[in-house]
Amino acid sequence: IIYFLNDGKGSLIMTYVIKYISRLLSKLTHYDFRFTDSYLFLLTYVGKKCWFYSFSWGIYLLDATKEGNVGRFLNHSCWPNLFVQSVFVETHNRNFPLVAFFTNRHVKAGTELTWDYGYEAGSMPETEISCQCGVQKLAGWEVEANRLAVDYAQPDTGRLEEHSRAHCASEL
Ligand SMILES: C[S@@+](CC[C@H](N)C(=O)[O-])C[C@H]1O[C@@H](n2cnc3c(N)ncnc32)[C@H](O)[C@@H]1O
Repeated sequence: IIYFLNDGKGSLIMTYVIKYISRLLSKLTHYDFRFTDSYLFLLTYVGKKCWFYSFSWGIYLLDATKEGNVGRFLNHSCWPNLFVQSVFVETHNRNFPLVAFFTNRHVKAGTELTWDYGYEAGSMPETEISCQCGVQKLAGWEVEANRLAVDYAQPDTGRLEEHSRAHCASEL
């Protein structure tokens, strides 16, 4: 576990877990990792923000179900204060990164750390879990929130909506 005491934007907060498992999922043609109610993290590179996979090759997952560090308890938020970055230390094989979480803005002490699972509610009825993060997702608001780099201790949907309406009118 790597913790940086400086809580400014861009600080490395933690790596997820260091146990790799390899699963051959060739018998499955589709698999949805978004809300499996578990602690799996996909390592195999399959493209940007693609959470519903079609494949016939082996993939690599981090499985933090039974062991892992506190990173496995990070919840999803539609307005997260962390982003995930693959870090390559011992190998440059894209299947085996260290999964590191960095802050995307200044985070006040006591604020829950969250990241974006990439979940789209309703897209997989049989695994649907309604998001409880409390942030109302508006078109363009993420872009605007990042651009403004506003320091919200907690998501303030009223202000986000206001900013979205003022600055992202064409996107709404
Ligand atoms: C990696 S675990 C996160 C830690 C988990 N909350 C715990 O207490 O152990 C992922 C699971 O947490 C729940 N979860 C995380 N973020 C959520 C959110 N925004 N809304 C609803 N459930 C969420 C889902 O059940 C999900 O499968």
